[in-house]
Amino acid sequence: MTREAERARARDEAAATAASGAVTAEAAVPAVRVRGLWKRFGQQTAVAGIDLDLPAGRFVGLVGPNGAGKTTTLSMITGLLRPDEGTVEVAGHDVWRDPAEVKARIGVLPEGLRLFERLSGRELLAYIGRLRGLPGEVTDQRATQLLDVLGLAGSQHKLVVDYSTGMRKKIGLASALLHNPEVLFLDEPFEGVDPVSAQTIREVLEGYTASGATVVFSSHVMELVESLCDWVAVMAAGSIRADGAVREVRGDADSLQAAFLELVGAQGRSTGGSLDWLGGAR
Ligand SMILES: Nc1ncnc2c1ncn2[C@@H]1O[C@H](COP(=O)(O)OP(=O)(O)OP(=O)(O)O)[C@@H](O)[C@H]1O
Repeated sequence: MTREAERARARDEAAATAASGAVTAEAAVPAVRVRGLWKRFGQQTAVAGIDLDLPAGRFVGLVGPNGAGKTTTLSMITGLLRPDEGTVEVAGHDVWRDPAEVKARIGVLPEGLRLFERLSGRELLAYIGRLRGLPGEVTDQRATQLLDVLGLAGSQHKLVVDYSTGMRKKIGLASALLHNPEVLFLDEPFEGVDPVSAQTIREVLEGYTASGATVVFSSHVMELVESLCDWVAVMAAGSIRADGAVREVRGDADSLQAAFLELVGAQGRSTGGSLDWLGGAR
């Protein structure tokens, strides 16, 4: 059975089970299950014993102020950074005991992505396809479609070293999507991307989650998270302050941004007049 057919069947089963009232769709195997996750760098606690369940088939936003621990958390969830303590499961597989199973099911666009600079965009995708064990013709066909949809067809023979920031993000996204992963993790996917490309990426990701896949992405842009995500986890100082459906986390607040400021304790923070020299008489 193809991955798409498996997803469709899983979605239908979850819907049927939910309809029968036995368990809710959320009770199915979560896309990500984190328990007691800790990471310290010397005296600095980056992630302070978090528990988190992210349901499958959702568009999930991980938000938090600078230094909240988002990148550290995503790195531990995707097997790029070993936790000090705790467990992570992706689609029911333990990331550290069963890394091959997990890596076959996930796509990752990490922060500060390192690419093979001396390959062209097209060659990079061909290489990733081989690493992922895809048949050559499947890689070719998917690469052509991804390059086209992401507006990189005209630059496919250019070396990656000559790509702009946004183009690098897009070829990184194409690399992460090539093997049609079950769960896609993106660290700040829209940073440095122009509005037209951002809209394209958005449409690609919306179509992908509509097929039953899960996207987990970190962002500082609350309007984006509110408009794109149906599930959100708010981090601050290494802890999860709230998580759940966006409307639940927003609660009675006017916007997710307002709820976020309340949750991270930044409501009403001002410069306290300490920058009164700025823009004043010279
Ligand atoms: N390799 C490292 N060595 C030392 N400290 C680190 C390291 N990586 C992260 N930290 C610290 O851990 C904390 C969490 O960092 P992290 O990058 O996970 O935050 P973030 O939420 O992704 O921030 P931002 O939104 O600014 O990218 C910060 O205080 C950071 O300085």
